[in-house]
Amino acid sequence: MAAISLLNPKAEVARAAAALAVNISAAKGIQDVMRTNLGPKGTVKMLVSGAASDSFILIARASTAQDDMTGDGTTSTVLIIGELLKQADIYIADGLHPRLLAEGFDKARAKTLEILEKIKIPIEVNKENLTDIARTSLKTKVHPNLADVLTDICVDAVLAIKQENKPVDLHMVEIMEMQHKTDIDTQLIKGLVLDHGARHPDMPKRVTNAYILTCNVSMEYEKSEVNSGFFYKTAEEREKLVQAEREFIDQRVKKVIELKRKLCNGTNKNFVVLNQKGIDPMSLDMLAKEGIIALRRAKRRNMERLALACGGIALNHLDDIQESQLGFAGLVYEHVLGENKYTFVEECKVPLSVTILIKGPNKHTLTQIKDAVRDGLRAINNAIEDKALIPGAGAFELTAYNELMAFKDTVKGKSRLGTGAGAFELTAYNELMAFKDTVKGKSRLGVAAYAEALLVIPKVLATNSGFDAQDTLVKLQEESRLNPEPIGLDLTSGEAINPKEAGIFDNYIVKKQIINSCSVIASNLLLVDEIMRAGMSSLKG
Ligand SMILES: Nc1ncnc2c1ncn2[C@@H]1O[C@H](COP(=O)(O)OP(=O)(O)OP(=O)(O)O)[C@@H](O)[C@H]1O
Ligand SMILES: [Mg+2]
Repeated sequence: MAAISLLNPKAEVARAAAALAVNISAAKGIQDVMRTNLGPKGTVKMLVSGAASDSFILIARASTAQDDMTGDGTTSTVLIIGELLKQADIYIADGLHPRLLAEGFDKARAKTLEILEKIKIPIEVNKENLTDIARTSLKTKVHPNLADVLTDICVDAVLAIKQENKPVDLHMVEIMEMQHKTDIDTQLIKGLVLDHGARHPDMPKRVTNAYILTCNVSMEYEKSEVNSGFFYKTAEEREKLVQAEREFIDQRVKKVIELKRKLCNGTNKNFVVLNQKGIDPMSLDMLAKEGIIALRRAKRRNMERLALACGGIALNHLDDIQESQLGFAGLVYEHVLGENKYTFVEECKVPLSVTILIKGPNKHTLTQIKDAVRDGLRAINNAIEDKALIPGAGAFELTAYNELMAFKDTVKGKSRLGTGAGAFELTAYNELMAFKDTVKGKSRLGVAAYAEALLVIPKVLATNSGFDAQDTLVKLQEESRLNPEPIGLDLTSGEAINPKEAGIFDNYIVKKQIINSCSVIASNLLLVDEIMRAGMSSLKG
């Protein structure tokens, strides 16, 4: 009698084998949905939970956690969990207890992490290494020639903001969308793009060699004091007060103009004011007459980024302002798109804050590129933090299977089958592959198919690229036996390649997270021996 039914006789209970069957079929189902998503030739899918089964949610959550923690590897997570449960299904049908399988999974996990440490390639943080990892990640998200454009943009962006011995703050890479032209017009601005423009028709639209004054000082007429009656008795008094207010504001603007004249007049230098507070029409007029570009109501976040991009400091008052407090930009210009005005602040000397301006013909493209750019930036940052890369194209998975297979024979007792579930079939695989050649006719593929389920990553990469998984895997296995270096799959030719030479890499932290989460989730699903879903409450009156 299930414990729950003591509490709620109407609860539905699926026991033991039925519970396991529910979990395994859910894992298979989600794997089938996601398998065509893998690799540069994969499609794009979105996981929504909806009224899904608990195991589906558990797997989807593992995939989401993967994305939150590393920004990559979500599809591989789903595929490997599905594969682990598929293999488990076969052994449990033969009477093996799930507990032993789970123990084997855990041993395989620990061993695979050791293999990961061994296979990782330490790297210098330089443009070439970061380009490889960014390209590999981006090519799985967008079409190849856009991936190449985005790769350079992402690498240059991170290298621009990276400061010696400080972690990279990806927030200093602003991503702005502009629904305009085509996706390959996306560009990196080594500076800022503000989504508004100068508010006076006579202000210049484009200046070079510009001093940048960023401030948070009101240059507009504060009406509040004047309208409150207790300050003045007669119209003359009111007039005097208005004058005084105006004078006060004018003084502020004059300080800016004096500094501009001192620094720029007689030179090829210009002056730009970016104010977080307001600038009233009379102040704008005074600034326009001096050929100053002035923007008002700039976003607070942009004030910080302007200081990082152009140098200088954001000022809260204009008393004795001087050159050392100003930033500098080689080029400032206004760009009008439809009814939107943008101000570009470019050619900054040491831009510690940059902007990736995403262009595209429609909202969907813009969103897709934005997601891809975020993934690319994360992949680059992971590589910088890991100071290492993992050979990609399924090479890690192939190497792990070969090493796990050898490791399996050292594991005592039946739990080794569990070890094998990650790679036991590889022993079977190789033995069966040898055996297969002695079996004639179509049945030999049936034998190989049983074994090939092991190598889900290279296998799905092959199928997504239109190659026959069996033939491909046989080739890869042969190569990996003959070659000391990890061997991966060339998705164009279907042949074996050395991913290191091909520049196809994965992030170390991504693979590490996949190894840990897949074995835990698969074991949890295996060890579920009761699924209880509360029925209608019998307690209802
Ligand atoms: N050019 C390539 N040739 C061969 N394999 C590749 C290539 N580019 C990427 N891969 C492989 O594809 C796999 C990653 O594919 P993909 O990025 O679609 O899935 P994921 O990272 O698991 O999930 P997601 O990126 O959707 O979070 C990695 O194993 C990687 O080595
Ligand atoms: Mg990926």
